[in-house]
Amino acid sequence: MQKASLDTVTMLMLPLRLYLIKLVMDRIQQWGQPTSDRESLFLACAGLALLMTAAAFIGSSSLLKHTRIYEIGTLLKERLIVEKTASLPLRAVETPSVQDVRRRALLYAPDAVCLEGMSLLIQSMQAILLTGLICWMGYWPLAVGLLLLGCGQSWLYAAIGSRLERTQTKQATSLRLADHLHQLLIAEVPAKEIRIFGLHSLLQQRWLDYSRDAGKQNEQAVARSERQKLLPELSFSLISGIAILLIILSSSTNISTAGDYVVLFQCVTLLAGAIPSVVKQVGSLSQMAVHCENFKAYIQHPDDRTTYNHNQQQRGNIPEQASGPIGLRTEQLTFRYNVSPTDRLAALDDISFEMERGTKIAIVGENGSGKSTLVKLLLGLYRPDAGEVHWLTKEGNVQAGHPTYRTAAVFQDFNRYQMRLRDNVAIGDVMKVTDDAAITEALAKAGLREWHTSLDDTIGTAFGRFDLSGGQWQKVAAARAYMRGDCFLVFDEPTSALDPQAEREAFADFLRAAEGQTAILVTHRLGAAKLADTILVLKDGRLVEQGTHAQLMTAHGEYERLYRLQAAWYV
Ligand SMILES: Nc1ncnc2c1ncn2[C@@H]1O[C@H](COP(=O)(O)OP(=O)(O)OP(=O)(O)O)[C@@H](O)[C@H]1O
Repeated sequence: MQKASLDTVTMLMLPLRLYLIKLVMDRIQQWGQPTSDRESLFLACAGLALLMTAAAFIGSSSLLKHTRIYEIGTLLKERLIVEKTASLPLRAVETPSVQDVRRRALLYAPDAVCLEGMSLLIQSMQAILLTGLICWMGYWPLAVGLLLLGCGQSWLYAAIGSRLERTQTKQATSLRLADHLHQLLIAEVPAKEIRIFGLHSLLQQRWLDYSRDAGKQNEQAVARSERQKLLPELSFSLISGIAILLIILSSSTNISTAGDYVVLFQCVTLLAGAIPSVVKQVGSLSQMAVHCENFKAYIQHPDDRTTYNHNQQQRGNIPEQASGPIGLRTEQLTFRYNVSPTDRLAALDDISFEMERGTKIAIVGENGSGKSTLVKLLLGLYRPDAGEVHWLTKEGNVQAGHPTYRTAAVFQDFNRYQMRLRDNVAIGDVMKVTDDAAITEALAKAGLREWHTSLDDTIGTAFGRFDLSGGQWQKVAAARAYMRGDCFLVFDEPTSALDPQAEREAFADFLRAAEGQTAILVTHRLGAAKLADTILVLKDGRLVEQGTHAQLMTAHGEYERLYRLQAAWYV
């Protein structure tokens, strides 16, 4: 950054500097002669000193300006990436290849492009100015030759730069795996299991293998590009050396004084220095251009046009209305996950059911039967591959996820916000962040009737003074959902971290809090499921049974099998 500003100053002052150098040299040549002009010699020396001081001063003051450019550029880029991520469909956010593009998009540095571009412009102008001066002094074949050689080299560097960057892009998978393993090795949560199972060396070895694999490919690409640069660089140095030698040996009509000679010499050496620096900047700009392409690819990734963007509600684009509970209707719902570029896994197949407004559904089934996936479709977080999910409202049927209707959910992997306890709960209804009574009531509904802290204490050891247990965190997540008031409520395995007493209370709380609301409970506890109005039984992504507990028990199907298995376990 400092270099770019110094380059500007140097370039702008170059003609004056060369003129003063010529003056100094000419006056020194005339020293002792009757025509010698000591006064102008001293003035020229003082001028040169002043120029150097000014260059240093301007260079350091513009450092501040460039730091500002850096801050603005980085923040702007990151803000755009954050906003884009918020507008992407949830599936895209979860897709590794999209995550890779985002990772590489973050390498894009608009401030560096701006400064490097500025510097390139200045250096190129300086090279053109120097070429002009050398031509004017009668050495045009030399100047034009150096310039042409520089252009050829720039083209080569640009090609090498972008090829190198593309090679690095291809290592995305190895780098992703290496990053994941590195995170496992250093993060707080995995540390326990890694120690207990003695996994450190194994994971470290794998991390090193993936890193080395990516590093090796990178190293090979860098070595190849350096080899490709070697010959042009050597020939340029050789030709510059010959050019300087030619100047020393030859003479021109335009060179009459020692000053002219020194100026010519300076011009050639400066040009020989400026051209490689232009060439390198062209190379690094073409690498940056690939980062820019990644950034563009991420920003242009199709937005969430098919589902409602849940952020719109928060941004206030769509006025929120209290519209009472919703019902649900799904028609031949099918959903597949992309497990590889060619393979898709059918997680849900041909699911059809209807649920009246204000009722409670329990979704049960073995692990991997598709419960969480179905919930995401019902909430409008995923769009089905085939079929439809409708919300049945007082105002008519709308597509799932419509932002006018409030939803609240407690997922298995709920968030732990390192904020005040008050904020953690009030996220459910930000308008009530100062309403202590409402927050305390939501916490009580979730089973947190006593806690040893103030609502204003930050929780999470990273920023606060204390942390909560897993079960307490889960209760805070439930309180957040209760804080939301009248809404479509979804609990996806909300009691996994609770003790049996707390679990019973949590189910009772859930039923009480969901009174009059439409609510879905995903659970493996069939004892809790039997309290729901309807139970949906999933098996291998298909809805195999639905009905009340009594109906399903008499049907002697999958539900009865699961129920008896659990009952036998508890006897
Ligand atoms: N992000 C994903 N990418 C690819 N496949 C997935 C993804 N999430 C889930 N699956 C697959 O989809 C199927 C259904 O998963 P889902 O999480 O919906 O099951 P579940 O019934 O909620 O399971 P559990 O009871 O264990 O929570 C599983 O076979 C799972 O492997």
